[in-house]
Amino acid sequence: MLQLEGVTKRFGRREVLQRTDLSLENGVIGLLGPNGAGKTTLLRLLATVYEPTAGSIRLNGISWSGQPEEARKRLGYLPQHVGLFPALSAHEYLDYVAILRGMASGKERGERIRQVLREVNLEEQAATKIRKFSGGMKQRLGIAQAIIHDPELLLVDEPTAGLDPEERLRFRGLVRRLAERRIVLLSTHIMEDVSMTCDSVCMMKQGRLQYFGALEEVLKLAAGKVWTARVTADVYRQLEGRPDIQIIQASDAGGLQSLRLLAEERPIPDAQPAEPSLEEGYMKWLKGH
Ligand SMILES: Nc1ncnc2c1ncn2[C@@H]1O[C@H](COP(=O)(O)OP(=O)(O)OP(=O)(O)O)[C@@H](O)[C@H]1O
Repeated sequence: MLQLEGVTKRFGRREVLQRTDLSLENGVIGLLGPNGAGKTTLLRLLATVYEPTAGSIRLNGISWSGQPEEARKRLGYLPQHVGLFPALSAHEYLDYVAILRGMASGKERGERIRQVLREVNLEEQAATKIRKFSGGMKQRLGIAQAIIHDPELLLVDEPTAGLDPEERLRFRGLVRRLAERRIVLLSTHIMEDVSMTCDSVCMMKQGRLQYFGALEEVLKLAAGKVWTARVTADVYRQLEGRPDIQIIQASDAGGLQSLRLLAEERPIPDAQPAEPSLEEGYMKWLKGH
């Protein structure tokens, strides 16, 4: 179990992460929040890149501040921009990472690299130079370097940005498999990543972790507040101007606008209630706090 108690990060006078308490168990946990909310800061604290200004981080009895070397053995990190070496092959790069990780035996490294490449589905590209890799292949190699030492905690920062739909699906499958026996914390802006892979979510805003719960609970935040309606262009304009309404989707439907919107009360008499999506639960939370 990963436990954060009172974790705070300040840069100068600015509190970028306010007192955070959190306990996480194995599974994929989504980390959501608008730009600048503090998600990367939280991941960097967990990755021991930053030291907390106050508070403690522990994973299965290991203290991040007391035993940073032990902590690093237990965590893997795929940052937003990972520095891969284009001139190396996937195998050569992972061999280099494994040596840095302290794996002295060449035989042991070779076996582990083959295993990890199989896990991320790059077995056949072992000898291919990284410069020839697609964006999705690079991200999977990024995961391979993060799990080479079989960590208990995997931190992943916006991994699917820029991937095509097929690679995105493949990446999600990989993350789910990896979470069967470890904690995976996945920061993303892509709601579909969350709904397809996560068991629970942490939602952050302005340096505060304001929400932690199961996906179903996020949906409930918008229950009874999602509406659909078909309206004329005039009514659409009026609705757009109303502060109590948030238009989630609008599409042209035979001269009318087909709308999906968030509102506490039925916004117009013809509006029909609809089942909320995860994105709508998130939008409701974002507006309401
Ligand atoms: N080293 C630093 N020194 C000063 N301020 C920083 C530093 N790192 C981050 N910040 C500030 O902390 C806030 C949170 O940044 P952070 O990168 O953690 O947000 P984020 O939620 O990951 O955003 P995004 O979704 O855009 O990646 C931002 O306002 C940022 O400007």
